[in-house]
Amino acid sequence: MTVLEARALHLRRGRARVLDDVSLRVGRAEVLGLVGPNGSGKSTLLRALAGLARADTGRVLLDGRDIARMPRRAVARRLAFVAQFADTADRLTVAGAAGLGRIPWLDRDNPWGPADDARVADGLARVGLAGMEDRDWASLSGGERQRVHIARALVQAPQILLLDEPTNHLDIRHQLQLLDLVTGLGIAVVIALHDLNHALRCDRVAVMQAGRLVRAGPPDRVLEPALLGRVFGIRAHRLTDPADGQAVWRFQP
Ligand SMILES: Nc1ncnc2c1ncn2[C@@H]1O[C@H](COP(=O)(O)OP(=O)(O)OP(=O)(O)O)[C@@H](O)[C@H]1O
Repeated sequence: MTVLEARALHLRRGRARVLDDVSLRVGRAEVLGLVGPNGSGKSTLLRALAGLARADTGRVLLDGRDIARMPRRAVARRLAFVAQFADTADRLTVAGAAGLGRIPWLDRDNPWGPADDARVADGLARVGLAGMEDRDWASLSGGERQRVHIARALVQAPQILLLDEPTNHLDIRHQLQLLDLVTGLGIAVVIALHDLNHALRCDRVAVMQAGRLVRAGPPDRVLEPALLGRVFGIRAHRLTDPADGQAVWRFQP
C-alpha cells in the first residue's frame, strides 16, 4: 500500500532544474534509500515529500491526499522530517527539544501529560541518549544533536519518516545503530544517504542525478558498477564479504 507518492514533480530554482519529472511511491513499511551526488536534488525531493517545498508542477500525495491542501498539523501527525542542517537557537534542554515532537498531538483537550513524558523518554532511549534529558541543547556535540533530532521525530509518532543524511556527524557505531533503528521501525522511511554500503540495507534504493530519478529498485539490482560509475563519476567494485556473503562496495576515482 502506497502511503506517500510524488507524481511528476518539476521544480526550478532560478535557471536550475532542481527536480525534473520525479515520480516515486513509498510503501507502508518500506525503507527507501535516496542516493546521488551532491546537488542532485535529494534534499529538495525530501522537502517536497514533506510538503515544505512546493513543486512548480506535479503533486505529492500523502495517504492519497494532496499534501499541499492538508493542514500542517494533519501532515505532522502522519509524517516527521529530519533536515540535514537542523538547528535551534532556542534555549532548550534535550527533553525539551525532543518534546517538540508532541506539538502536533497537543491541544486544549489534550494537554501535555505523563504519556508524553514517556514518549520523550522512549525516543531518547532509542537513540542512546537516556539520562541526558536535562542537558542544555547548546552543550551537545554535533552527533548528539543529530540524535536528539531523530528522537524528536520518533516522539512525533509518525507513520512516515523522512531523514536527510541522518548519519552525518555520527560515529560508526551510532551510524549502524541508526540504520538498525530506522529499518526496524516498521513504518515508511525515506532516507538520503551518501554511504552506498548503508544503502544496501534499504528495501529499495532510488538514484538521483541532476534532478532526475534515474533508477529505483532493490539495492542489489539498482546498485551496479556501470550505473554508479556513470552517476558518481567513479569506478565501483562490488566485493563479497567472506564472513557473511554480503556485498561490500569499494570505490576508486
Ligand atoms: N534557491 C536556490 N537557487 C538556486 N539553486 C538552488 C536553490 N536551492 C537549491 N538549488 C540547487 O538545487 C540543486 C539540488 O540541491 P539539493 O540540496 O536538493 O541537492 P542534494 O542532492 O541534497 O545535495 P547534497 O548531497 O550536497 O546535500 C543544487 O545544485 C542546488 O545548488
